[in-house]
Amino acid sequence: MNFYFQDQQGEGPPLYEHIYMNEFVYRKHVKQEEEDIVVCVCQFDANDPDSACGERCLNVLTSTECTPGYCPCGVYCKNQKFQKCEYPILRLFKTEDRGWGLLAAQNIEAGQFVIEYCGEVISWKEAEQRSQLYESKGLRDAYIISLNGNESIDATRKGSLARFINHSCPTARRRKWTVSGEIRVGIFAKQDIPAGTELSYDYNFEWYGGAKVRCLCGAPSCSGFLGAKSRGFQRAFAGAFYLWKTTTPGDDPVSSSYSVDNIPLYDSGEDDPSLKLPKPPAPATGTAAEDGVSGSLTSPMVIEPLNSVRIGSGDGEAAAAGSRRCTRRRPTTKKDDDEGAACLLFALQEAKEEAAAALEALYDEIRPAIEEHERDTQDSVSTSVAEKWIEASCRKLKAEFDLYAAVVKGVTGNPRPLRRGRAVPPVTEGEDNGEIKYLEMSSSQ
Ligand SMILES: C[S@@+](CC[C@H](N)C(=O)[O-])C[C@H]1O[C@@H](n2cnc3c(N)ncnc32)[C@H](O)[C@@H]1O
Repeated sequence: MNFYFQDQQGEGPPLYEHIYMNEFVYRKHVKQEEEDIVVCVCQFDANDPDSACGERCLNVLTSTECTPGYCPCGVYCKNQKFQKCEYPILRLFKTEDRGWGLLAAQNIEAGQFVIEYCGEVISWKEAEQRSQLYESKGLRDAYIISLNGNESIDATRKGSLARFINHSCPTARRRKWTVSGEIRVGIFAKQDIPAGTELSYDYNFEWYGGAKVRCLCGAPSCSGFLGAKSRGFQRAFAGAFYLWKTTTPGDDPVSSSYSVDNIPLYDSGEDDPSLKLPKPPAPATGTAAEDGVSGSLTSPMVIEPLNSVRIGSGDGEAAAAGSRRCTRRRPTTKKDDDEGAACLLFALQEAKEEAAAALEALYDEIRPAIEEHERDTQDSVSTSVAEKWIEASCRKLKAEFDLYAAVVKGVTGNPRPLRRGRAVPPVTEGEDNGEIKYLEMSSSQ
């Protein structure tokens, strides 16, 4: 479907094809095997609106959408927002100086899914070639974003309304979700967004549109250029080497009156102060590290045994795990224990997101070397960076492992272990039916 919008002067944004999900250009969409479909253990309860795949759903906790036909909540499942395009009403409008933008046409709640950033899924190499082509054709606006370690989404020719979201102090942020085996990029509200507010997010972390676009967001803390806080931009201007081939020969962007020295490096953790890495473990009991939650990235990492993940009970473990959502002090009842378990799950989920963000940030450092060698490997980085990379990868794996182990343990209040592809009925005590058993984890340590 092609869309053409008109402003009052009868002008519209360049014609593009409107699509509702990503299109795969150089490869096919993965075909998910039945055994790879992760099925949650939620049960729809008409009296509890959150029961059908709300915040406690293990798929939601792992940023994975439920698969229609497999979710035990059937039509009540609330965790298929990408697949069902459950977007609030949004309106395209013409800004004064930044081309077109996107408005919230209704109130949007903090954390709400706003829209998917759809486009053509292409390789990095293709993304680089295309961005050079677009630049050479004089295309003013850039629509390529990163999808994963090897691929990008190009919404220049085909995309959703998300392609019109401008860069500014963010009202929204990008998050990656797994849907039917593929990663998809969603825009989520960072805070409550009143109707009539322009949507924006911070482009700085990943910027593919050239280093010379002067930012017109008007924020007092504005960094001057789009992408100016990215490491690539700073390196390019410091003269070390280019991250993106953004400047044309003869151009001297540094002669601009803008000083790049003063730009703080962008840290995705800045988006949400509550998502800072937990402090390094204190020697006292019940610290974040003892609970299996990652500590400081710069401290040596200790991979702890699974039984160090304490589940379900124990004073203050949730608070010690750094959860911002739970402040319970002394669990005494089963309900309290369930709450404690939920707190721990949230904390583990946060630790997993932290670790993923840290790894992504590190990848940003490594990317120039990879691109220079036109290879999707990390062979060409220095040993120290490689070590950091391994450490961050291990930390991410460990955080994922801890979270999934906690889920398998059954801390969601429905202690049925999961098998790939289906939920397993509860195992009766003493019964050995050859099925998967709960992992043995010490709950007191
Ligand atoms: C993803 S598009 C956003 C939609 C775009 N305004 C349009 O009309 O299609 C990104 C482009 O919008 C413009 N843009 C976005 N945010 C901006 C900002 N804060 N200051 C200046 N230009 C901006 C730049 O041209 C950038 O390449």
